[in-house]
Amino acid sequence: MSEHHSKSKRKTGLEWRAAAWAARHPVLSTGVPALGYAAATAPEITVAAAGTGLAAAIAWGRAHPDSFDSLVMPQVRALRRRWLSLTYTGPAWRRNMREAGLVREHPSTGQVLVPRILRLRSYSAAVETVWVKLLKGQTLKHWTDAAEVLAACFNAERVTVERIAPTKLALVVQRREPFTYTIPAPAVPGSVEEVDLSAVHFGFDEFGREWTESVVNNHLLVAGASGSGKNSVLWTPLFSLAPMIAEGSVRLWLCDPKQVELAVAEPIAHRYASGEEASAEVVAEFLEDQQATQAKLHEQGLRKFTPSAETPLNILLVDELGAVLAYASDRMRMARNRQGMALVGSQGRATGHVMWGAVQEPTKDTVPVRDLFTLRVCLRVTAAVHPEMVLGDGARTRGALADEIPNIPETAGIGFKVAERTRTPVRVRAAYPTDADLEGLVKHVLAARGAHEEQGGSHLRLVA
Ligand SMILES: Nc1ncnc2c1ncn2[C@@H]1O[C@H](COP(=O)(O)OP(=O)(O)OP(=O)(O)O)[C@@H](O)[C@H]1O
Repeated sequence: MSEHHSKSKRKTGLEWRAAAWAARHPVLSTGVPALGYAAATAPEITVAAAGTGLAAAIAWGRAHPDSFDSLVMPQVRALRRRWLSLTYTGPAWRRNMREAGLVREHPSTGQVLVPRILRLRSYSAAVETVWVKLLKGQTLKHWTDAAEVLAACFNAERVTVERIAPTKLALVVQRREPFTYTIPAPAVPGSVEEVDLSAVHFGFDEFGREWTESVVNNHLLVAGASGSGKNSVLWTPLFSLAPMIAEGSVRLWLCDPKQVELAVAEPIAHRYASGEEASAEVVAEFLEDQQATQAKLHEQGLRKFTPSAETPLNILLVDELGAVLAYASDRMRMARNRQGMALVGSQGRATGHVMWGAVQEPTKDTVPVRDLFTLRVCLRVTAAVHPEMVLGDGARTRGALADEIPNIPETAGIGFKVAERTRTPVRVRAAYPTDADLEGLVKHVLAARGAHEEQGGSHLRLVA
């Protein structure tokens, strides 16, 4: 009660609000008048200085397009969006906030309170990030619930909401498709020393950052409708691993129940299975290998393995999980596969046994071991429930609109993953290895393996 009485019903004066605004935007509030003053008192000098600045910017842009695009363009785009667009400039922002139901009335003065923009960055012409200060009493949920309306108000394709501090959040506003080009397969590293298992290249994210993942500590699940580009997510990391595949410190166990997709990699695989029956055998063998390694590590008193030719990193790559876990005719065999993969999923990482699998229909019936996959990617899917199934509860509400990716060849390899720390969906695109790239990879590994064996052989002969 007393608090209510002590508050005045009158609003803060306009001049004080203007002063507060000027303090929050020092560059604009001092820069614009200064420029006006300069232009009025010494127009020639101002024009000359502006001309020199512009010429310097053009020269920079032409001489070093890369640094210009990464350092200058985000600022220029952000300035344009913030002060010239119809989304974030004062009245437009207030109207958008009102339409999304994100304004509040001050309890005593009745003044309409509008959440403030703290910062805006535009990493590419397709995506911008807007930091916003929450109003008192607002939670992340108010904003995630409003995400769809916000996208409509901003005239954007998608808005993702991410909490960055207790009272601050970031809106990722995707205006159009950030990936308008195919990402080429990565180069094969020159030596084993250049391979970093904790940061293997998969492609790029919507902010133009490299998309890398650890392959030692993760079981990888890729979900996507037919033709969504699942294979590119499974193939791309193999390029970065090539020197270790050649050396034998990474071993591929390939299951190709559909008998088409993986055949090209057979020559470099440690085990290769074509068809359901053979796939089941490989799953069983993989589990045996895992258990043998467990026993060996136990004997040596080790709790954790480090990948080497003696204790390699083993990757069980299953081209269509549905075919080994759910759709096959032999129920006993499927039950064994399910049990085997559950044991790999729950215990494999400690011994260097990880599984990578692709699936079209990510339901629990198709992939009962779904939750054991620690790294999940959701490409274009056919149902709005799929993104949640793959990426976790609430992923779609937070912006993983994988079911809205258009079903056209140009979107293949595009999808979402969630950031580990914040669980926020990030749009990513996998690189696309062509058939020729894959043949090149296989040839490269075989040649390097040949060279290894020759060296190993001569070394043995020397020792003898
Ligand atoms: N990462 C990518 N970037 C660009 N284009 C891609 C990418 N991945 C695949 N494509 C294109 O999309 C087509 C379909 O891909 P693909 O058949 O591998 O999809 P999938 O989901 O792996 O297949 P499946 O139909 O076997 O489930 C490819 O022929 C290729 O032209």
